[in-house]
Amino acid sequence: MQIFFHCLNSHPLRPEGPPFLERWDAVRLIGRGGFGEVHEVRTDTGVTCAAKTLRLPLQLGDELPSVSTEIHRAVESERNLCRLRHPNIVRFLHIAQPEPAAVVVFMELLDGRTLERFIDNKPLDEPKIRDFSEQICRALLYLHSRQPPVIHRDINCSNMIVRADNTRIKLIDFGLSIKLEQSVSHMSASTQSPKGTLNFMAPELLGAGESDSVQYSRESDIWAFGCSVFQMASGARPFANARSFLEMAQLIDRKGAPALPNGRSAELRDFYSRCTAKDRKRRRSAQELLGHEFLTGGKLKTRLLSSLFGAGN
Ligand SMILES: Nc1ncnc2c1ncn2[C@@H]1O[C@H](COP(=O)(O)OP(=O)(O)OP(=O)(O)O)[C@@H](O)[C@H]1O
Repeated sequence: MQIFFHCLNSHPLRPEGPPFLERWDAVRLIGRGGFGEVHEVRTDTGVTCAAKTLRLPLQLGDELPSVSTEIHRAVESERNLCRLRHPNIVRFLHIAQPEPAAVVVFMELLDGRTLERFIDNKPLDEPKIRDFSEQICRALLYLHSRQPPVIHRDINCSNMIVRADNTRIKLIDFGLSIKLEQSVSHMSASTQSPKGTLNFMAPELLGAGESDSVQYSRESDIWAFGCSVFQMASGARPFANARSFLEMAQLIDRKGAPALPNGRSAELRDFYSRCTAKDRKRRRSAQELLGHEFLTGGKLKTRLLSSLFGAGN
Protein backbone atom coordinates (compact mmCIF):
# COMPACT_ATOMS: atom_id res chain seq x y z
CA MET A 1 0.00 0.00 0.00
CA GLN A 2 1.35 3.41 -0.99
CA ILE A 3 2.43 5.82 1.75
CA PHE A 4 0.45 8.89 0.97
CA PHE A 5 1.76 11.57 3.34
CA HIS A 6 3.72 11.69 6.53
CA CYS A 7 2.96 14.48 8.95
CA LEU A 8 4.33 14.67 12.47
CA ASN A 9 1.37 15.44 14.62
CA SER A 10 2.36 17.70 17.52
CA HIS A 11 -0.93 17.27 19.40
CA PRO A 12 -1.82 14.10 21.25
CA LEU A 13 -4.96 12.60 19.70
CA ARG A 14 -8.03 14.56 20.88
CA PRO A 15 -11.68 13.90 19.98
CA GLU A 16 -11.64 17.14 17.94
CA GLY A 17 -8.04 16.67 16.78
CA PRO A 18 -6.46 15.10 13.67
CA PRO A 19 -7.63 11.58 12.77
CA PHE A 20 -3.99 10.37 12.61
CA LEU A 21 -0.85 10.33 14.71
CA GLU A 22 1.80 10.49 11.99
CA ARG A 23 0.61 9.11 8.69
CA TRP A 24 -2.18 8.00 6.47
CA ASP A 25 -2.32 5.67 3.44
CA ALA A 26 -4.34 6.04 0.26
CA VAL A 27 -6.78 3.16 -0.19
CA ARG A 28 -8.25 4.35 -3.53
CA LEU A 29 -8.57 7.41 -5.69
CA ILE A 30 -12.13 8.76 -5.59
CA GLY A 31 -11.73 11.58 -8.09
CA ARG A 32 -9.72 14.51 -9.34
CA GLY A 33 -10.64 18.18 -9.20
CA GLY A 34 -9.11 21.42 -10.39
CA PHE A 35 -6.49 21.63 -7.61
CA GLY A 36 -5.80 18.06 -6.61
CA GLU A 37 -7.45 14.79 -5.85
CA VAL A 38 -9.74 13.11 -3.33
CA HIS A 39 -8.71 9.72 -1.90
CA GLU A 40 -10.28 7.26 0.46
CA VAL A 41 -7.59 6.97 3.14
CA ARG A 42 -6.89 4.89 6.24
CA THR A 43 -4.94 6.57 9.00
CA ASP A 44 -2.48 5.06 11.50
CA THR A 45 -5.21 5.30 14.19
CA GLY A 46 -7.55 3.13 12.11
CA VAL A 47 -9.84 5.88 10.83
CA THR A 48 -11.22 5.50 7.29
CA CYS A 49 -12.15 8.83 5.74
CA ALA A 50 -11.88 10.97 2.60
CA ALA A 51 -8.83 13.21 2.12
CA LYS A 52 -8.78 16.01 -0.41
CA THR A 53 -5.25 17.14 -1.32
CA LEU A 54 -4.99 20.68 -2.65
CA ARG A 55 -1.74 21.67 -4.34
CA LEU A 56 -1.49 25.41 -4.66
CA PRO A 57 -0.05 26.79 -7.90
CA LEU A 58 3.17 28.66 -7.20
CA GLN A 59 4.24 31.57 -9.39
CA LEU A 60 7.75 32.27 -10.59
CA GLY A 61 9.40 34.42 -7.93
CA ASP A 62 7.22 33.23 -5.05
CA GLU A 63 9.26 32.77 -1.89
CA LEU A 64 8.40 29.38 -0.41
CA PRO A 65 8.58 30.38 3.29
CA SER A 66 6.25 33.37 2.80
CA VAL A 67 3.85 31.32 0.65
CA SER A 68 3.85 28.62 3.29
CA THR A 69 3.05 31.19 6.02
CA GLU A 70 0.22 32.71 3.97
CA ILE A 71 -1.28 29.27 3.32
CA HIS A 72 -0.88 28.38 7.00
CA ARG A 73 -2.78 31.55 7.93
CA ALA A 74 -5.58 30.73 5.48
CA VAL A 75 -5.77 27.16 6.83
CA GLU A 76 -5.97 28.43 10.42
CA SER A 77 -8.83 30.76 9.52
CA GLU A 78 -10.73 27.81 8.03
CA ARG A 79 -10.38 25.53 11.05
CA ASN A 80 -13.89 26.47 12.19
CA LEU A 81 -15.15 24.18 9.38
CA CYS A 82 -14.24 21.27 11.67
CA ARG A 83 -16.81 22.50 14.21
CA LEU A 84 -19.73 22.33 11.78
CA ARG A 85 -22.30 19.66 12.62
CA HIS A 86 -25.30 19.40 10.30
CA PRO A 87 -27.03 16.45 8.60
CA ASN A 88 -26.72 18.19 5.21
CA ILE A 89 -23.07 19.21 5.49
CA VAL A 90 -20.09 16.87 5.12
CA ARG A 91 -18.29 16.47 8.44
CA PHE A 92 -14.82 18.02 8.29
CA LEU A 93 -12.35 16.17 10.52
CA HIS A 94 -9.09 18.06 10.14
CA ILE A 95 -7.09 20.32 7.84
CA ALA A 96 -3.33 19.64 7.60
CA GLN A 97 -0.48 21.33 5.74
CA PRO A 98 2.06 18.52 5.21
CA GLU A 99 4.09 20.51 2.66
CA PRO A 100 4.57 24.28 2.23
CA ALA A 101 2.14 24.51 -0.70
CA ALA A 102 -0.04 21.42 -0.08
CA VAL A 103 -3.09 21.20 2.14
CA VAL A 104 -5.02 18.03 3.00
CA VAL A 105 -8.65 18.24 4.11
CA PHE A 106 -9.88 15.16 6.00
CA MET A 107 -13.61 14.56 5.77
CA GLU A 108 -16.30 12.04 6.48
CA LEU A 109 -16.30 9.50 3.61
CA LEU A 110 -19.59 9.79 1.75
CA ASP A 111 -21.20 6.99 -0.21
CA GLY A 112 -23.03 8.52 -3.15
CA ARG A 113 -22.56 10.66 -6.25
CA THR A 114 -22.57 14.36 -6.97
CA LEU A 115 -25.86 16.08 -7.72
CA GLU A 116 -24.35 16.87 -11.16
CA ARG A 117 -24.11 13.13 -11.89
CA PHE A 118 -27.45 12.41 -10.24
CA ILE A 119 -29.10 14.94 -12.61
CA ASP A 120 -27.11 13.56 -15.57
CA ASN A 121 -28.51 16.18 -17.99
CA LYS A 122 -32.11 15.18 -17.24
CA PRO A 123 -34.49 17.47 -15.33
CA LEU A 124 -35.68 16.20 -11.93
CA ASP A 125 -39.34 16.02 -10.99
CA GLU A 126 -40.70 18.73 -8.73
CA PRO A 127 -41.02 16.70 -5.51
CA LYS A 128 -37.31 15.79 -5.80
CA ILE A 129 -36.33 19.41 -6.50
CA ARG A 130 -38.37 20.44 -3.46
CA ASP A 131 -36.81 17.78 -1.24
CA PHE A 132 -33.20 18.60 -2.22
CA SER A 133 -33.82 22.38 -2.16
CA GLU A 134 -35.20 22.19 1.36
CA GLN A 135 -32.19 20.19 2.59
CA ILE A 136 -29.72 22.63 1.01
CA CYS A 137 -31.65 25.62 2.40
CA ARG A 138 -31.43 24.09 5.88
CA ALA A 139 -27.66 23.70 5.48
CA LEU A 140 -27.38 27.32 4.26
CA LEU A 141 -29.48 28.60 7.16
CA TYR A 142 -27.16 26.79 9.57
CA LEU A 143 -24.02 28.20 7.91
CA HIS A 144 -25.30 31.72 7.38
CA SER A 145 -26.59 32.14 10.93
CA ARG A 146 -23.33 31.14 12.61
CA GLN A 147 -21.24 33.83 14.32
CA PRO A 148 -19.35 34.82 12.24
CA PRO A 149 -21.39 33.56 9.27
CA VAL A 150 -19.82 30.75 7.22
CA ILE A 151 -19.99 31.44 3.48
CA HIS A 152 -19.65 28.39 1.23
CA ARG A 153 -18.27 30.36 -1.79
CA ASP A 154 -18.58 27.53 -4.31
CA ILE A 155 -22.14 26.20 -4.28
CA ASN A 156 -22.82 24.19 -7.41
CA CYS A 157 -24.18 20.75 -8.30
CA SER A 158 -20.68 19.18 -8.23
CA ASN A 159 -20.26 20.29 -4.63
CA MET A 160 -23.31 18.44 -3.36
CA ILE A 161 -23.32 14.69 -2.81
CA VAL A 162 -26.55 12.68 -2.99
CA ARG A 163 -26.29 9.69 -0.66
CA ALA A 164 -26.48 6.24 -2.28
CA ASP A 165 -30.11 5.75 -1.10
CA ASN A 166 -30.99 8.96 -3.04
CA THR A 167 -32.66 10.61 -0.05
CA ARG A 168 -30.06 12.73 1.77
CA ILE A 169 -28.01 15.46 0.11
CA LYS A 170 -24.89 17.04 1.62
CA LEU A 171 -22.82 20.11 0.83
CA ILE A 172 -19.10 19.45 0.34
CA ASP A 173 -16.02 21.47 -0.60
CA PHE A 174 -16.64 24.93 0.91
CA GLY A 175 -14.52 26.90 -1.56
CA LEU A 176 -11.41 26.19 0.49
CA SER A 177 -9.41 26.05 -2.72
CA ILE A 178 -10.75 29.52 -3.59
CA LYS A 179 -9.64 30.92 -0.24
CA LEU A 180 -6.23 29.25 -0.45
CA GLU A 181 -5.65 30.31 -4.03
CA GLN A 182 -6.63 33.86 -3.13
CA SER A 183 -4.06 33.89 -0.36
CA VAL A 184 -1.37 32.82 -2.82
CA SER A 185 -2.46 35.11 -5.68
CA HIS A 186 -2.47 38.01 -3.21
CA MET A 187 1.18 37.12 -2.46
CA SER A 188 2.16 37.10 -6.10
CA ALA A 189 0.41 40.43 -6.70
CA SER A 190 -1.62 38.89 -9.50
CA THR A 191 -5.10 40.35 -10.01
CA GLN A 192 -7.82 39.24 -7.60
CA SER A 193 -10.23 37.91 -10.20
CA PRO A 194 -13.15 35.97 -8.72
CA LYS A 195 -12.59 32.22 -8.41
CA GLY A 196 -15.22 29.53 -8.40
CA THR A 197 -17.58 27.93 -10.86
CA LEU A 198 -18.27 30.51 -13.57
CA ASN A 199 -21.89 29.53 -14.33
CA PHE A 200 -22.89 29.84 -10.66
CA MET A 201 -21.21 33.17 -9.95
CA ALA A 202 -23.39 35.99 -8.65
CA PRO A 203 -23.44 39.20 -10.75
CA GLU A 204 -21.81 41.25 -7.97
CA LEU A 205 -18.78 38.90 -8.07
CA LEU A 206 -18.50 39.18 -11.83
CA GLY A 207 -18.68 42.96 -11.64
CA ALA A 208 -15.77 43.32 -9.23
CA GLY A 209 -13.01 45.30 -10.93
CA GLU A 210 -9.32 44.57 -10.62
CA SER A 211 -8.88 46.89 -7.66
CA ASP A 212 -11.92 45.61 -5.74
CA SER A 213 -11.44 42.70 -3.43
CA VAL A 214 -13.96 39.99 -4.29
CA GLN A 215 -16.72 39.80 -1.71
CA TYR A 216 -18.37 36.44 -1.30
CA SER A 217 -21.47 36.78 0.86
CA ARG A 218 -24.59 35.02 2.07
CA GLU A 219 -26.32 36.53 -0.98
CA SER A 220 -23.74 35.17 -3.45
CA ASP A 221 -24.31 31.71 -1.91
CA ILE A 222 -28.08 32.15 -2.42
CA TRP A 223 -27.57 33.13 -6.09
CA ALA A 224 -25.45 29.98 -6.61
CA PHE A 225 -28.10 27.88 -4.86
CA GLY A 226 -30.68 29.38 -7.29
CA CYS A 227 -28.42 28.28 -10.17
CA SER A 228 -28.45 24.73 -8.73
CA VAL A 229 -32.27 24.88 -8.66
CA PHE A 230 -32.09 25.87 -12.35
CA GLN A 231 -29.93 22.84 -13.11
CA MET A 232 -32.28 20.50 -11.23
CA ALA A 233 -35.27 21.94 -13.11
CA SER A 234 -33.73 22.04 -16.60
CA GLY A 235 -31.01 19.37 -16.56
CA ALA A 236 -28.37 21.87 -17.72
CA ARG A 237 -26.08 24.35 -16.00
CA PRO A 238 -27.23 27.96 -16.31
CA PHE A 239 -25.32 30.05 -18.87
CA ALA A 240 -23.94 26.79 -20.29
CA ASN A 241 -22.36 28.58 -23.27
CA ALA A 242 -20.79 31.52 -21.44
CA ARG A 243 -17.00 31.46 -21.71
CA SER A 244 -15.80 34.46 -19.68
CA PHE A 245 -16.63 36.69 -16.71
CA LEU A 246 -17.39 39.52 -19.10
CA GLU A 247 -19.79 37.45 -21.20
CA MET A 248 -21.58 36.22 -18.05
CA ALA A 249 -21.80 39.74 -16.62
CA GLN A 250 -23.26 41.06 -19.91
CA LEU A 251 -25.79 38.21 -20.15
CA ILE A 252 -27.02 38.73 -16.58
CA ASP A 253 -27.10 42.49 -17.03
CA ARG A 254 -29.28 42.19 -20.15
CA LYS A 255 -31.61 39.36 -19.23
CA GLY A 256 -31.05 38.37 -15.61
CA ALA A 257 -30.97 34.70 -14.63
CA PRO A 258 -32.16 32.30 -17.38
CA ALA A 259 -35.86 31.38 -17.41
CA LEU A 260 -36.91 27.93 -16.21
CA PRO A 261 -38.26 25.61 -18.91
CA ASN A 262 -42.00 25.49 -19.64
CA GLY A 263 -44.12 23.23 -17.52
CA ARG A 264 -42.68 24.19 -14.14
CA SER A 265 -45.11 25.31 -11.41
CA ALA A 266 -45.68 28.97 -10.53
CA GLU A 267 -44.38 28.23 -7.01
CA LEU A 268 -41.07 26.85 -8.31
CA ARG A 269 -40.69 29.81 -10.71
CA ASP A 270 -41.27 32.27 -7.90
CA PHE A 271 -38.89 30.42 -5.55
CA TYR A 272 -36.17 30.46 -8.22
CA SER A 273 -36.69 34.16 -8.96
CA ARG A 274 -36.31 35.00 -5.24
CA CYS A 275 -32.91 33.27 -5.20
CA THR A 276 -31.67 34.91 -8.38
CA ALA A 277 -32.67 38.57 -8.00
CA LYS A 278 -29.97 40.63 -9.76
CA ASP A 279 -29.85 43.06 -6.86
CA ARG A 280 -28.30 41.09 -4.02
CA LYS A 281 -30.32 43.04 -1.42
CA ARG A 282 -33.54 41.71 -2.96
CA ARG A 283 -32.49 38.07 -2.75
CA ARG A 284 -34.26 36.06 -0.04
CA SER A 285 -32.33 34.64 2.87
CA ALA A 286 -32.19 30.90 3.55
CA GLN A 287 -34.62 31.48 6.45
CA GLU A 288 -37.12 33.26 4.19
CA LEU A 289 -36.76 30.62 1.47
CA LEU A 290 -37.61 27.87 3.97
CA GLY A 291 -40.96 29.63 4.51
CA HIS A 292 -41.62 29.92 0.73
CA GLU A 293 -44.73 28.13 -0.51
CA PHE A 294 -42.72 26.06 -2.99
CA LEU A 295 -41.20 24.29 0.03
CA THR A 296 -44.10 24.49 2.49
CA GLY A 297 -46.99 24.03 -0.02
CA GLY A 298 -45.64 20.72 -1.30
CA LYS A 299 -45.55 19.33 2.21
CA LEU A 300 -49.14 20.40 2.88
CA LYS A 301 -50.22 18.72 -0.37
CA THR A 302 -48.42 15.49 0.55
CA ARG A 303 -49.98 15.50 4.03
CA LEU A 304 -53.43 16.19 2.61
CA LEU A 305 -53.11 13.38 0.06
CA SER A 306 -51.90 10.90 2.65
CA SER A 307 -54.74 11.79 5.02
CA LEU A 308 -57.27 11.43 2.15
CA PHE A 309 -55.90 8.21 0.69
CA GLY A 310 -54.02 6.77 3.65
CA ALA A 311 -50.73 6.78 1.71
CA GLY A 312 -47.78 5.56 3.73
CA ASN A 313 -49.92 3.34 6.01
N1 LIG B 1 -16.14 13.47 1.51
C1 LIG B 1 -16.21 12.84 0.33
N2 LIG B 1 -16.60 11.55 0.28
C2 LIG B 1 -16.69 10.91 -0.92
N3 LIG B 1 -16.41 11.48 -2.11
C3 LIG B 1 -16.01 12.77 -2.12
C4 LIG B 1 -15.89 13.51 -0.91
N4 LIG B 1 -15.48 14.78 -1.23
C5 LIG B 1 -15.35 14.81 -2.57
N5 LIG B 1 -15.67 13.62 -3.11
C6 LIG B 1 -15.65 13.27 -4.55
O1 LIG B 1 -14.33 13.38 -5.05
C7 LIG B 1 -14.36 13.79 -6.41
C8 LIG B 1 -13.37 14.93 -6.63
O2 LIG B 1 -13.75 16.00 -5.81
P1 LIG B 1 -13.16 17.42 -5.96
O3 LIG B 1 -13.78 18.29 -4.89
O4 LIG B 1 -11.67 17.35 -6.01
O5 LIG B 1 -13.69 17.80 -7.40
P2 LIG B 1 -14.03 19.22 -7.93
O6 LIG B 1 -15.27 19.74 -7.24
O7 LIG B 1 -14.08 19.11 -9.41
O8 LIG B 1 -12.74 19.99 -7.42
P3 LIG B 1 -12.38 21.52 -7.34
O9 LIG B 1 -13.57 22.22 -6.72
O10 LIG B 1 -11.18 21.53 -6.44
O11 LIG B 1 -12.10 21.94 -8.73
C9 LIG B 1 -15.79 14.18 -6.72
O12 LIG B 1 -16.38 13.14 -7.46
C10 LIG B 1 -16.46 14.26 -5.37
O13 LIG B 1 -17.79 13.86 -5.44
